[in-house]
Amino acid sequence: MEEQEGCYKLPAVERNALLNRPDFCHFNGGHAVLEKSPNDLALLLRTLQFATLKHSTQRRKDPEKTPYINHPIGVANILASEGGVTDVAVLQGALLHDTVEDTNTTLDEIENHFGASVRRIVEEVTDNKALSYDERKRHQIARAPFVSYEAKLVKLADKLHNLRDLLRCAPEGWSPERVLTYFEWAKKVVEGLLGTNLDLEEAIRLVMARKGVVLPSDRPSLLRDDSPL
Ligand SMILES: Nc1nc2c(ncn2[C@@H]2O[C@H](COP(=O)(O)OP(=O)(O)O)[C@@H](OP(=O)(O)OP(=O)(O)O)[C@H]2O)c(=O)[nH]1
Repeated sequence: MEEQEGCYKLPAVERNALLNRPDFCHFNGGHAVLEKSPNDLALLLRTLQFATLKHSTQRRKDPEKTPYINHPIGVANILASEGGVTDVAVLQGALLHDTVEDTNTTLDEIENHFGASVRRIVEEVTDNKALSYDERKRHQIARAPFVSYEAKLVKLADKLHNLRDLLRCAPEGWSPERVLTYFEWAKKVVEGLLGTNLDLEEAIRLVMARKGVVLPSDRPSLLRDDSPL
């Protein structure tokens, strides 16, 4: 696919195929401009509305008490804008990722509204609130390497958004030591996610470096002294 003046000029064969899919593209000066299916966009907006209603009474912990929905929107935006993610189910998973953990939403409700794939992503990124704080934090580290690729993407973007938020403005009552403890814990979770999306991982690496936390460039367990370069 050759790129020209910000849009893609498709080979004739692909252009002809797309002519039968007017929902996916329109032609502008001979160039095919690819768009998401209107169905995908409607689905994303419906998901955003669902998440907004579910989080409507919640605020973030920052001193300004910003609306909670800013976080799921931020996570989805990171995936699309920085991670190059176009899988609608992953973007839906990002928008919904805290609904079951932090609101009265059930996984069955997610499945009824948005299907089994989105349910699975949300389930994989939901902490078990029945566990103690320390158990939950340990469980996230232990589980990270074993969740699906889609859930790993959401977890990477979730951590990136929270870490950036912490640099911007710590939650009320958080000491610098607590902020650093969160960075060090997040590093252990992210180590289990490495190799999923290099752009997101590099962005996390840069944010962590601001606090002197060094994220390795590959999973430490895969780096062995005797492994060839
Ligand atoms: N940085 C930041 N975090 C805030 C803010 N408001 C709410 N949070 C949420 O607080 C959580 C981190 O705080 P902790 O004390 O470590 O954890 P806890 O809320 O789960 O008990 C994150 O939950 P989470 O999304 O479930 O993620 P995770 O930390 O469990 O991965 C984050 O989204 C804020 O203003 N800034």
